[in-house]
Amino acid sequence: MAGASHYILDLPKFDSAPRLLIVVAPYYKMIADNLVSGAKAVAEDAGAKVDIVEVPGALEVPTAIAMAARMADYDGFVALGCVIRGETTHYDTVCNDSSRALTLMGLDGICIGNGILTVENHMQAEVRADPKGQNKGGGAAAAALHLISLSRKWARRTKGIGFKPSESFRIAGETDGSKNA
Ligand SMILES: Nc1c(NC[C@H](O)[C@H](O)[C@H](O)CO)[nH]c(=O)[nH]c1=O
Ligand SMILES: CC(=O)[C@@H](O)COP(=O)(O)O
Repeated sequence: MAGASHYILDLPKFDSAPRLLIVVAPYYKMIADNLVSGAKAVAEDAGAKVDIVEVPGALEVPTAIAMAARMADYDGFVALGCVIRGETTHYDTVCNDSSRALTLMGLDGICIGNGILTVENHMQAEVRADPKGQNKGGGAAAAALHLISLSRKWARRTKGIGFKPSESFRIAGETDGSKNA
């Protein structure tokens, strides 16, 4: 990947095309467009099918992913956006709450690559969003693809039982059939 200064894993190979949803917050449109370009290029290199939806800001990205994880049929998700520090502490809220929510969903087994930039100024964002630069969008797509590959690897070992979402992700009223449900 152009511009990378760290070790990058080779993209996983898939027997069947993974279905990826890119959720992008175009709060800074040019930055978001570059992140999406980088993510799409990596996804297509891996043979993934890609859908894209937009939300207003980074705080809405995890919510959209949580909804899609329960209501749609994607193998993984790419979170894209850009948060630039302003005058108040709102920057900390947007950064911390969006990243924490994505991490918690990841710990619940949802395959998510986080490409939400958290930067001090627009220049820092430009360098990181540039597909020919640090290509953080491509990196986020690659992360999601690696997690999908692991999920499929271990699902095969559990004879297709796959991942059972935790209680927090069970739709209201749905039971798992246990007596205590
Ligand atoms: N300041 C930035 C925001 N702020 C908006 C929030 O993400 C959210 O949409 C709003 O609080 C309504 O819930 N969003 C970004 O993506 N980037 C920013 O720099
Ligand atoms: C990251 C933000 O929420 C920030 O852009 C908002 O700017 P401000 O802190 O000046 O209100």
